[in-house]
Amino acid sequence: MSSKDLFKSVLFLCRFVLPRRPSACHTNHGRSQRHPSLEDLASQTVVCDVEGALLRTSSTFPYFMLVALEAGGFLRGLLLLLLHPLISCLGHEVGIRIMVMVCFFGLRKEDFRVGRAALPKFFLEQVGLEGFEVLRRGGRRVCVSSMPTVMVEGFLKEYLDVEVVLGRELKLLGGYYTGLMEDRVIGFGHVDLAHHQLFTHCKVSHHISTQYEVYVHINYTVYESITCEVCLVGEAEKRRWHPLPSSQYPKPLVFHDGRIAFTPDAISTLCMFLWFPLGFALAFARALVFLCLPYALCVPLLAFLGMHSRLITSDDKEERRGDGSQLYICNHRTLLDGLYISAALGRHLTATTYSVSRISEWFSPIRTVRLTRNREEDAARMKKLVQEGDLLVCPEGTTCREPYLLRFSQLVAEISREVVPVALESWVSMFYGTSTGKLKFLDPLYFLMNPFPCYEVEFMARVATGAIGGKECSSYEMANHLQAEIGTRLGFQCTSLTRKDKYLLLAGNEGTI
Ligand SMILES: O=P(O)(O)OC[C@H](O)CO
Repeated sequence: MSSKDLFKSVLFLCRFVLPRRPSACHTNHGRSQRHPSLEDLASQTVVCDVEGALLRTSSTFPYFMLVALEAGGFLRGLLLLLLHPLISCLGHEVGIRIMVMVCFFGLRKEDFRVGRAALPKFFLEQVGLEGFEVLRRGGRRVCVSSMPTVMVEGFLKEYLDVEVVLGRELKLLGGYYTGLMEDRVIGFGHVDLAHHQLFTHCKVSHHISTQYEVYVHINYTVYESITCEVCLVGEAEKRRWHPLPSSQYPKPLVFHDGRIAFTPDAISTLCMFLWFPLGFALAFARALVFLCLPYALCVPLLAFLGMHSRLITSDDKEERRGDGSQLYICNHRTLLDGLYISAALGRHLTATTYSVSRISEWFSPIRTVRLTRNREEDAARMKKLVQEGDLLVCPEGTTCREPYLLRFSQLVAEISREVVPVALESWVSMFYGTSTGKLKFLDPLYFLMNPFPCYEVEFMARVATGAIGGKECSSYEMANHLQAEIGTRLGFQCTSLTRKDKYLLLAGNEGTI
C-alpha cells in the first residue's frame, strides 16, 4: 500500500465504551456512525479495539487467568481469583496493572508460550462475527489492546492476519518479567517499525511517546488530521453478535496446549478450585477401577463414576472375534485411547508409543512399547509385536484435540496385510488430558479429574492394506486412504501436519524424547 493510500486511509475504530476510555471520540472527532460501510475497505486501514470491538465480551480477566494458571500455576491462579473482587472495583487501567503483576511477575520470557499455545483458542472463541467482518475487509489491519502484546500478538497475527498489533509492553529484568509495564514504546523491531510507518503516514508519529498515548492518539487525536469514520459498538449490540464459526477462521486452529478446557471467568474458576478435592479423589478411584478390575466390571463401574463412553461397531463383527492377532489403528485423542479400545474389545492390546512418560508406562494396565523413530527399527518392532498379539498403533504419532487428523505414518500399511481402523472422539469439560510440556506424566490424572469425560469408540470395517478399490496401491496411498476413511467417519479434516509441526508450534522443540 502506498503512502498516499495510507494517508487517505479511513480508520475504522470499532469500540464500545470502557471505564477509562469514555466515548469522547464520539463527539470530538470525525464522523461517527453505527454501522460502517464495508465497501472499499480493501484500500483502507482498519483499526480495531480488540476488547471493545472484536471480542464479544470486554472482560480481560479470563485471559489473565489463563496466563496465571498455565504459565504460573494453580497457586498464582488462586491469588488472581482472590483479587478478583478488588480488581473489579478498581478502574480498568489499575485492574490491568494488578493482573499483569500477579500473572507475569517472575516468569521467564523465553519460557512464555501461553500467548501462542493456549490463548488463541480462547480468543478465537470470543471473536464476534460482526466485528471480524469489518476487520477482515481492511486492506491493512491494525489491532489495539490494553493487554500485553505477548498475550494477544500470537492470536491476532497467526490466526486473524493482523499486520500491526499495539499492545502493552512488559518490563524485563535478566530475562524475567517484573510484572510492570513499559510506559514507552520500546525497540524498533518489526512491530514498532510498522507503527512508525503507519503513524508517520497519519502524521502523528512525533506525538507518540508512550504506549498509552498511542492508544489515546488513536482514539481521540488521529481523527483530526486524517479522514476517518468511527464505528461505535455498544455493549448491548455486542451481546447480539454471533461467534465467529471455526470454519471461517482465516487460519484453522489445529493445535493448542494448556490444561484448562473452559473459559476461566471468576465463577468457573471458583468452581474448578472447589472441584479439585473431589476431582482428585474421583480420578484416584477411577484409576484404581481401571487398574484392578476386569473390563467386564470396570466399564459399568466407570460409567457409574461419570466416565461415559459409547461403542459403535461395524456390521462386520469379525474384527472383534479375537481369533488371531490383529492390527488396530486409530486417530489419537489422548493417552487413554488404548485403554478405551481394550475395554471395548474386552481384552488387552499392546500399544506403541512415542513419548509417554515412564510413570504413565509403569501404571498402564496394557502393555506399551516405545518406538525409536528409526523407520527400519520401528517397522521390525511392530511386525514382531503384531505377530505376538493384538497391536494398536496411532499413525499420527501424537494427540490432536481439534477435529483434524495429522498425517498418517506409512508404516501402518507395511506391517500387516490388513488393519482395523478405529475412529475415536473424546470430550472433556474442565481439563485437557494431553500436553506438550514437561509434566506429561500428569496427563492421565487431568483427564480422569474431569467431571464427565466422554469417549466414543467406533470400530470400522477391516481394510486390506495392499489395494484400494481392487487397485494395487503404495503404502503412502494406503496411509492417506486410512486417514481419509477415519476423517470421513468422524467429520474431521485431514491435514499433512506432523508431530514435529505440533511441537514446534506449541513447545518450541521437535517433540523428540
Ligand atoms: O500427544 P503426545 O505427543 O504426548 O503423544 C502421546 C502419544 O501417545 C505418543 O506416543
